[in-house]
Amino acid sequence: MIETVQLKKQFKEVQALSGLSFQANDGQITGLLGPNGAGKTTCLRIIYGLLQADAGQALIAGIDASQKPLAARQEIGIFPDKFGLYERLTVREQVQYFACLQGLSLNQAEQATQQVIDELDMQALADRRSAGFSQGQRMKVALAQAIVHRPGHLILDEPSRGLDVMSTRILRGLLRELKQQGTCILFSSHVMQEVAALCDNVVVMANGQVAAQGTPEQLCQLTGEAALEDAFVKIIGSDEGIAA
Ligand SMILES: Nc1ncnc2c1ncn2[C@@H]1O[C@H](COP(=O)(O)OP(=O)(O)OP(=O)(O)O)[C@@H](O)[C@H]1O
Repeated sequence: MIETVQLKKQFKEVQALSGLSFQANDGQITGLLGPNGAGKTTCLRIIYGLLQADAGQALIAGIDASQKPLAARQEIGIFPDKFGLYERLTVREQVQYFACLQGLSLNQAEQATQQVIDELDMQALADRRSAGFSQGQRMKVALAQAIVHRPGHLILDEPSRGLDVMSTRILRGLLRELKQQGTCILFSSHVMQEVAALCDNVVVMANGQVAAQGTPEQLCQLTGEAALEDAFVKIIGSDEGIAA
């Protein structure tokens, strides 16, 4: 489980987070939905230990990310928004390298890499260098390196930004599979369709705070709207910075 408790973060005069509290449960996909500048990336960066909060806590499986950043990070897989691959390495070498960085022995890393290659159906790519890979192929490598150490938690920042339809479909399929396996998945988005299609739990953010949290059905009930899109607009007070 990922939990934030009263997170606060200020950048000079900008209050990016002003007491953000929410939970993302295991075996569920939780979407952080909010307009541009709502504080989504700031929140995710605090969870994976890249930023220090001014106040409050980010807990990953109960581990405080600011107190034990290495232990917390071992529990997390990060799917970056840009797939920075080492193009001179083969897929196998790249994924294995990340497994070793996460503390697996060479032997364990080799086994875990083969397992994830099989799971993501990447056998034909495994011993090729990634230079020239298509977007979907690059996405799979990035996902393989994020999950090779079998983290219980997967964090994605705007995961389908820049992906074509095919890659988006593959990614969504994989996220649903990981969810079935019990992974806690947290992603940020300002795209309503994506959140509506994938999420069990939606945290609607505005101005660095939670404006509402619940299943898509609960958010509709809460606002008395039939369509999720209308519910979001009602909660946030405007549709500025949110994409349909
Ligand atoms: N390093 C920084 N220095 C100064 N201001 C920052 C910094 N990082 C974020 N901010 C500000 O904090 C606020 C929240 O930014 P954040 O990137 O977390 O929002 P977001 O919800 O991820 O937005 P988007 O959907 O546009 O990516 C914004 O006003 C942003 O300009």
